[in-house]
Amino acid sequence: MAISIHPSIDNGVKKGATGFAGGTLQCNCASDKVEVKIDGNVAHNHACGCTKCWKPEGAAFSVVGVVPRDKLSVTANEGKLAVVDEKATIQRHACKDCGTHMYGRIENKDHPFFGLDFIHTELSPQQGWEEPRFAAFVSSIIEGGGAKPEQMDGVRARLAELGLPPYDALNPTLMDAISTHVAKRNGVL
Ligand SMILES: N[C@@H](CCC(=O)N[C@@H](CSCO)C(=O)NCC(=O)O)C(=O)O
Ligand SMILES: [Zn+2]
Ligand SMILES: [Zn+2]
Repeated sequence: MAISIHPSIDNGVKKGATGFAGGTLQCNCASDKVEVKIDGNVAHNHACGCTKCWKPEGAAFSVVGVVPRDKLSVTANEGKLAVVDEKATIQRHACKDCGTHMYGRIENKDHPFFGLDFIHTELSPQQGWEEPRFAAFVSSIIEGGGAKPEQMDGVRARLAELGLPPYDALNPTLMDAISTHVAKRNGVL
């Protein structure tokens, strides 16, 4: 059987709606759901194969994007949230009951992506979020047991077919943004 990339895109990537203004994210608990409000659309949405990003059961990739941290607020059951790994660059706030990652926050002010929170738009009942546009950390799915090395040609071909160019780190736009930040810090730009 072919590897599931992610249930929200296995049947094709549906384009987001122009002018989409945001919505809510809800955890997977049956009741007393954690709810997060996002004032605006997601950016840099992508499939991520890394071992740290939250993914639904059976999926090889997560789908994750960013929003400015001041556009995100927890609107219900915040007490159910806990940070998964305090040492990680991205502090992933997950529901203690269902395990769903509600948002990931970078607290290091020197990090190139400081000011951005990571979210999973599949947790939203609203339609129209900007669709994922590339795949990151593709080789990392081997680390998490999501694929055998010999399956990777097929995985990359499938991602390309879905319109998600596969990269083994982030895409060139984000890698250039990281290096630009470092160059400025180093005083060479
Ligand atoms: N091979 C590792 C890679 C993990 C990794 O570096 N993940 C990236 C991307 S997450 C969203 O795109 C990252 O920035 N991680 C920082 C963090 O997770 O705190 C693996 O698979 O574990
Ligand atoms: Zn929950
Ligand atoms: Zn990731």
